[in-house]
Parts: sequence; C-alpha cells; structure tokens
Amino acid sequence: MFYIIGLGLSDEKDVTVRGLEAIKSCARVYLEAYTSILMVQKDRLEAFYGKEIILADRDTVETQSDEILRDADKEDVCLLVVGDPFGATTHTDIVLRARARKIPTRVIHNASIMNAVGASGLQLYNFGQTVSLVFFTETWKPDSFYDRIKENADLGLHTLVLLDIKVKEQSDENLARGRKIYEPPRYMSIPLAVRQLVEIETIRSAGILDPDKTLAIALSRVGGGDEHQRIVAGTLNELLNHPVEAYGEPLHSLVIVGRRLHHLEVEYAEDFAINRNTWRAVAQDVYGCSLD
Ligand SMILES: C[S@@+](CC[C@H](N)C(=O)[O-])C[C@H]1O[C@@H](n2cnc3c(N)ncnc32)[C@H](O)[C@@H]1O
Repeated sequence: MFYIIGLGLSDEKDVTVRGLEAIKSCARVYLEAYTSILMVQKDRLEAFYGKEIILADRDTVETQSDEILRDADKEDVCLLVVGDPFGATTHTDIVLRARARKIPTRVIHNASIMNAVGASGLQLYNFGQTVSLVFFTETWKPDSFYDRIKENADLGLHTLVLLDIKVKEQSDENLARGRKIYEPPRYMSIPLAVRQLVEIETIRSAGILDPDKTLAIALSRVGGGDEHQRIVAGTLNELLNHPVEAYGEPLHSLVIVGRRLHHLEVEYAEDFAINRNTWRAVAQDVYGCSLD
C-alpha cells in the first residue's frame, strides 16, 4: 500500500491516530518538506513515530517518484506531507503514478492552512480563490495573483494569500557549475508580502488594495498554540509598518478581507487588531458593516 499522510500544522503530535498506525506499518517513510514545514525538526518526528524518516525533495517527489513507490505493491510505504496532502499544494501526481502502476493507495487527511485560516475569525464560506505570492526580483514580478484577488473582491470574498518559501534553492552560479551547494532557507515575511501587494496595486490601479482602506489579517504558525501562533489584524498600511518581529517565526499567511464582511467576523478579529479604533472604523465606514 502507498499511503500519503497529512501531518497537520504544528508538531509531531498533530498526526492522526490513523496516520500514526499507517506510519508504524511502513517499510519506508518519506517526508515532503519543501512546500511547507512543521515547527519541529525531523528527529522529533522520528522519535515520536519510532521510524527513520527519509527527506524527499521536490525532484524526488515530482520527477523521480520511482524510488518512493518501489515495492509499494508488496509492502507499505508512505509519504508524509505537512498540513493536508491535498491542501494548497496537491500531491495528486504521485497518487496518479502509483495508480498507473496498480499500487493500492490511501490518503489520510489532516488539518491544512486552507481550513485553519478560520482561526482569524473569518468564515470559510466567505473565502474566494487562494493565491500564492512569490518573492519579487528586480526583473521578475509575477502579478497574476492580482486578477484572482480582484475577482474575489468583486464578489466581496476574502482572499487567502500563501507566502513564498524557498527551501533547498541553488544560486544561479552554483546551478550553472553543477555544484550541490544550497542557499539558506527563506520565508516571506508579512511586511514584505504587503509591500509587494501595494507595489502591484500602484501598477494595476484597480483600487482593490488601498493601503488605508483595505483590511487584512496576518497569521503565523497557525496551530502552534499560544507559544507559537500569532494573528495580527489591521489595514495594509498598519501591517506594513508593524515590527516584523511581532509576527513571530514563519510560516506566515495573509488574508485580504473582502467587503462581504459579517459583524461577527469583525468582532472576533478585533482582538487581534493593531488598533481597534481603526479596525472598527474601516469595517464600518469603508466596508459598510454595521457594528454596535
Ligand atoms: C504551499 S502551502 C502548503 C500547504 C499545506 N499542504 C497545508 O495543507 O497546509 C504552504 C504555505 O501555506 C502557508 N502555511 C502553511 N502552514 C502554515 C501555518 N501553520 N501558519 C501560517 N501559514 C501557513 C504559508 O504561506 C506557506 O508558505
């Protein structure tokens, strides 16, 4: 059997009972750790699961899956995925490759940032398309996300913005020379994400990301409990000027709040506001939300 098992969002203890039973039955256990990360290192997982874990990079999972799937028709093998296997980054490819080889497959689900974003107080029913924001360079500023945010905004829906992470990247020079030397991991911060969004707004000018009139909620290490999790709400400008340390450690996500805003959403998120007065004033005057 080939299992693909969601690990949830925080540490080794987020695995489900069903997931842990499957891991224990496996001859080989792989961990996909390039699209998302847990808040603990691999050795903590190994100690808790009682299994050695093999790190699987993008190349191994996406193009060289033969090794992962080897003998999975005769013994149990699993791929562990942070969050849910089908949350944001989908791992349908490897499941299709297993099916093509007549290997029985089973997916074991877990919490994903796609639903844990509800910690912000915003209702999942009111979310539109999720977008990903990548690190801009001097010459490369992909902006297709802006169209998706605009489509959501036109319907009054919230947008979950996932922020780029760069793990196991090679510099152009090392790549050209075939040297397997990797850059330190990089995780996009909330202020950088807001700066990039506002930069694209100034170019595209549809008025959907007004720095003083658009509300947003930043979420860090969701699922990590009081020790790790941070939620900060405010206008884009407030989030931009808030100290970067106040957002805590990565991973980070950002929600652009849509106009179809319920007063309970405003009241719940008010607890996270940088400035409660601004939060309420923009919700009432700009979003038209009636509050007591
Ligand atoms: C490509 S998605 C993978 C999602 C994962 N498969 C899941 O189901 O949650 C990774 C991005 O989701 C967001 N993310 C994942 N876990 C998070 C967390 N615990 N808190 C905040 N953002 C998170 C970050 O923006 C991160 O760069």
